[in-house]
Amino acid sequence: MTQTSVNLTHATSEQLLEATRAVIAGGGSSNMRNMGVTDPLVLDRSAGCRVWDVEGNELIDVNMGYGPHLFGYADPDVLGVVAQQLRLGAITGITHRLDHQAAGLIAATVPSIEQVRFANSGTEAITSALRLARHLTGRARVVTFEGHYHGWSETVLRKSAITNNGTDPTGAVPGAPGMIPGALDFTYQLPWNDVAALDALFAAHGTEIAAVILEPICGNAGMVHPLPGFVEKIADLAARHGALLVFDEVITGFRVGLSGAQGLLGVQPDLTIVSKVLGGGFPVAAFGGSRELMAPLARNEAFHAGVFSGNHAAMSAVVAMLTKLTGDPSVYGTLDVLSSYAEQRLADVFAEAGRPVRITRAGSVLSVALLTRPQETESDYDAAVPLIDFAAHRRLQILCQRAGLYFHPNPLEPWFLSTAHTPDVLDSVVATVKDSLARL
Ligand SMILES: CC1=C(O)/C(=C\N=C2/C=C(C(=O)O)C[C@@H](O)[C@@H]2O)C(COP(=O)(O)O)=CN1
Ligand SMILES: Cc1ncc(COP(=O)(O)O)c(C=O)c1O
Repeated sequence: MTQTSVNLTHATSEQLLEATRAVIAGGGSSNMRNMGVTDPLVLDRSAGCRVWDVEGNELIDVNMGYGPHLFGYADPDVLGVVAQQLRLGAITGITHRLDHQAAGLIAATVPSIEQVRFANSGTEAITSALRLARHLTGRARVVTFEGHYHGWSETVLRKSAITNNGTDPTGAVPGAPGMIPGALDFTYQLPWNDVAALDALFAAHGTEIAAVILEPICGNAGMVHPLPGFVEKIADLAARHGALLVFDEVITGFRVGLSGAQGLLGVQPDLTIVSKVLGGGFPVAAFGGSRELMAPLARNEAFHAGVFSGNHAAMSAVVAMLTKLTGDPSVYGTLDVLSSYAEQRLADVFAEAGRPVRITRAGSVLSVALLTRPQETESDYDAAVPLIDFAAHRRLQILCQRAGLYFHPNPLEPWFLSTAHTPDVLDSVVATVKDSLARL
C-alpha cells in the first residue's frame, strides 16, 4: 500500500516526504532541491521571511525560494494583484492590455533592452536567446564560464561544482546522463576571471563564436564577483569578433539594483535574460535586446513559443513587481544596509567560533561557506571552491534548521535576503548560526 492511501491530514514532515517520494520522482521537481533535503521539511505555508511546516514549526528562511521574493513571501502588492488577475483570466492566448505594460516596464529599467519575449523559466528564455544568437551570427559555438549555471537545456547544462559535489571539471562536461552525444561540442567553458584563457580562446576560435553567456556577477558558485575589468574585457573581445554578449541576469536582474548587474557594471550586453525577481514569486522569465537583434522574432523568421509564455497572470505579476520597484528604488539602499549588517555580524560569529568561512555578497544576495582553512587570495572561484567544507556546512545547516533557520545545505547556493529580513530578524539569524557553530 503506498502512503497516498494513508490519511496524511496530521502527518509529520517525514511521513509526507515519504508519501511525496512515492509519487514525485526524488520527492520534488528539481534535482537541486532534492539534493538539498537534509532533515525532512514539508511546508504548509509561507509569509514574509518565514515558513511553517506541516507540524506547525516556524522557521526563518534565508533561501527564500532561491531568490524571487525581494519583498518577502506573499507580498500583497504583487501576489495580491496576481490573485485578482486570476479571477479576471489567467491565460487566453490572446494579446492582453497587460502585455505592453509589462514589456514597457522592462524596457524602461534594463538599459540594453528595447524589446522582449516572455517565457516561463530561465532555461526556456536562455535556450531561445542562444538560438537567436546562433541565427543572428550564423555561428554555432557558445562560451560559458565555470561555476555559472544557465539552466538545464541541452547546449549549456554542464557539470559544475554545484551539481558535482564541489568539484568543478575543467572544460564543458555534460551535466546529465541522456544528453545528446556531442551536445556540448559547441560549448566552450572557461575558468571565471581568467583573462589569459579568454584571450587564447578568442584568438583561436573567435570567428566561430556565436555568443558568450555569463552571469555578470556569478551567483551559482556562491557570489563570485568579476575581477575589475574582466566583464569589460569579455564585451570587448565579443564585439571585436562579432560574437553576441549575453547576460544571464536570472539572479541579478532587479535584485542587485533596478537595472541589474549591467547597471552596476556599466556594461551593456546584446541580449539579457531576466527571471526570479521579475515576477516577485510568480513564475515568469524574459529575454530581450535591441529591436534590431530581436527583429528575426518579430518577422516570425526565428522561432520562440510557449503556451504559457507571457500569460496574463504572469504579466500582472511583472507589472505589479516592476511598478513597485520603480516607484521606490530606495529599496535597494535599504536592502544593502540590511545585507551588509548581516554580512558583518555573520563574519563576527564565525571568527569568534574560530571557523574559517567565505562570505561574499552582491546587494542582498549573500553566500556563506564554511572552509577547511582560511582563504588567502581574493574570493575567486578557483581559489575558494576547493577550500569549501561541504560536509561541515551540511552539518551546520541541519543544526540551524532544527533551531528554526532554513538555508540551503549546499554552500554554493546563496542566501537571498528581502525587506522582510529586518534587523531583529537578522539578529535572530546570527544568534542561531552562533549557537549552531558552538554545537558543530
Ligand atoms: C543564473 C541562473 C539561474 O540561477 C537559474 C536557475 N537557478 C536555480 C535553479 C534551481 C532549481 O532548478 O531548483 C534552484 C537553484 O539551484 C538555482 O537558484 C537559471 C535557470 O532558470 P530556471 O530554473 O527558471 O530554468 C538560469 N540562470
Ligand atoms: C503537444 C504539445 N507538446 C509540447 C508543447 C510545448 O509546450 P509549451 O508551449 O508549454 O512549451 C505544446 C504546446 O503547444 C504542445 O501542444
